[in-house]
Amino acid sequence: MPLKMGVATVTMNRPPVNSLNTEHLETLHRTFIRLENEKCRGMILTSSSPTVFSAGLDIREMYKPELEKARKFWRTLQDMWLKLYSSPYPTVAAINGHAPAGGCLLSLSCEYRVIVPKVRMGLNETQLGIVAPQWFQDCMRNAIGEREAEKALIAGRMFSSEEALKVGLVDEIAQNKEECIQKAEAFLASQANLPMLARKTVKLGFRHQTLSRLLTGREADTKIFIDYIFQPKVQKGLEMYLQSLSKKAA
Ligand SMILES: CCCCC/C=C\C/C=C\CC/C=C/CC(=O)SCCNC(=O)CCNC(=O)[C@H](O)C(C)(C)COP(=O)(O)OP(=O)(O)OC[C@H]1O[C@@H](n2cnc3c(N)ncnc32)[C@H](O)[C@@H]1OP(=O)(O)O
Repeated sequence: MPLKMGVATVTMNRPPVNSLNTEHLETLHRTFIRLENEKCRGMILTSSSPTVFSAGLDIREMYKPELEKARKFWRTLQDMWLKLYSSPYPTVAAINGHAPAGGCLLSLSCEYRVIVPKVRMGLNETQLGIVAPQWFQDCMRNAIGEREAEKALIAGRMFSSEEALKVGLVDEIAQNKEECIQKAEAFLASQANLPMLARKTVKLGFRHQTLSRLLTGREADTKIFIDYIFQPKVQKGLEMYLQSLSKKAA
């Protein structure tokens, strides 16, 4: 996590696809706490993979899990997201590869998004027979508005880079990762002279409702997740999806 002029670049590096397991989520959570403690001036979130930003939640954490491990997994995801979404420093996602589901959530939790061409992002959960939790949905709604979010979430739509720009899911398209980082740095530079306290107060004002909804219902949210994924038909769906992903690799 290099810090240049108080700006940190956090590069996810969990090959092959930066899927988010408990350990990876804990690392991200610790990183966001550290950045806050170190009074970081801005953060760029990106990936070391040339093709994938993040494949979202690690499906193996949800397939035939032990109950306590599944609970810990979900609580760690909530912790990580609460820290990122409420960060006092400005945040940018440099989306240098595909960003389905939880990968899309990570980018939606940042304040500004730059994407490279020819990749896809979106909350595709419906297509997998699972449901994007309320706070995932809220993040999408906050970015693109009620009507577009409803259509996208019902269909589990994956947007191309160009479609994402058109609907407002991202702010800019860059030609490659290098330009993506340059544009992310330019956004952070544009924020640098704003009074930090005023800036973060306005940001939290906009995000307060979405954050409170999860904060006041964390246990209920965890129970919904557990009850949902332990259903036999959901487990069957996850098994088939995992098989289809590995068949593709074979
Ligand atoms: C309002 C009321 C709400 C009620 C809510 C109720 C319940 C909530 C319950 C559940 C919600 C759970 C939320 C989940 C959100 C998620 O994030 S689910 C994850 C969704 N992710 C995906 O669908 C992405 C799947 N992956 C891909 O599409 C592709 O891998 C890729 C990212 C486009 C990359 O393609 P590429 O060709 O480069 O790689 P491969 O496909 O060959 O994959 C390589 C390797 O990695 C494995 N893998 C890929 N993705 C995942 C993953 N997400 N988890 C685990 N493993 C993954 C893949 O299997 C390959 O493995 P190998 O065969 O062993 O090499």
